Amino acid sequence: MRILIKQDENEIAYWTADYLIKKINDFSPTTEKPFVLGLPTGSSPIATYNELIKRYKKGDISFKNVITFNMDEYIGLPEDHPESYHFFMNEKLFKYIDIPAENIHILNSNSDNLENECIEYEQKILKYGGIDLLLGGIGMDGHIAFNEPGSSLTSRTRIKSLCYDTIQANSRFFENDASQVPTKVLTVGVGTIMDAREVLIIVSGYHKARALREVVEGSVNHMWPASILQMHQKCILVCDEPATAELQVKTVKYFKDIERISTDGNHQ
Ligand SMILES: N[C@@H]1[C@@H](O)[C@H](O)[C@@H](COP(=O)(O)O)O[C@@H]1O
Repeated sequence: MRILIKQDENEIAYWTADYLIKKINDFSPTTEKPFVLGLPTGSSPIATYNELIKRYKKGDISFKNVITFNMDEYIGLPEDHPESYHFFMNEKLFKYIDIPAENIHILNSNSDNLENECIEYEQKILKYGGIDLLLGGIGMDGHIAFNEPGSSLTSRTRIKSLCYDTIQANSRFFENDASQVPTKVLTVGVGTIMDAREVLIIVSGYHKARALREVVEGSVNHMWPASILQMHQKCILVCDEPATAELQVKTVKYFKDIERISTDGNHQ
C-alpha cells in the first residue's frame, strides 16, 4: 500500500487527475483495447473530476476509448433524481467530456430484476477484461462503495442495506432529512473492487481520520471493509493532512519519508 499525504483537497485532486491522465495516456487505449476505469460518487472525487474536466478542455486527455463502471447506486430513486448516482455522474463529469454514452456503466437500480442486474454487471466487467484502475473513496465507517461494515470481504455486486451511520452521513444530500435517504442500494462487492488491477482511494478531511487509521494501522477486518486494501497488490491511498490526524506520528513520517526519498515518484 502506498500512502501519499497531500496538503489539502486541491492538492489531492491535482495529483489524482494527473496520475489518471498519465495512466490512460500511457495505456494508449483503442476501441479494441479500451482502458477500463472504475469510478465513485460522493464528495471525495468532485475536485478530481473538476481537474479532469479542466485537463480534458486543455486537450491533455480523451475519454473516447475509456470504459467506465460506477461502483454503486441507490435503489428507489429515478435516474433523473438529483441525488441518484446516474445524475451525479452526468452533472459532475460525463457531460463535460468526450466519453461515448455506450461506454458508461452504472448499475440500474430500477431494473425489474435486481439480482440479474448485479450478475450482468459483473459479467460486463469481465467482458472488458476487468477494471484497469478503480478510483474510490471511503466512508467514515470504513465502507467502500456501499460495502458497509460486516460486508463479506469476498462479496460481489449485490443488493445491500445501508447502515444507520451511512444514512445519517448521506442525509446531508437529502435536505438533512435521514428519512429521505434510500435504505437499500446496489453496489459492487469488496471482491469486485479487489479484482481491479489497481486501486486508488481518496481520503480527505478530519472526519475520515478514524477510518484511515483503521484501514492503514488496524487489522484486516470486515467491520472496516476498506482495511482489505492492505491485501491488494497495487493500492494507493491519496490523503490530505486532516485525514491523517489519527495516524501515529511514526506512520505519517514513514510514508512521507518514502515519498521524499523516492524522487522519481514511481515506486510502489
Ligand atoms: N457510496 C458512497 C461511496 O462510494 C463513497 O466513497 C463514500 C464516501 O463519501 P464521501 O466522499 O462523500 O465522503 O460514501 C458514499 O456513501
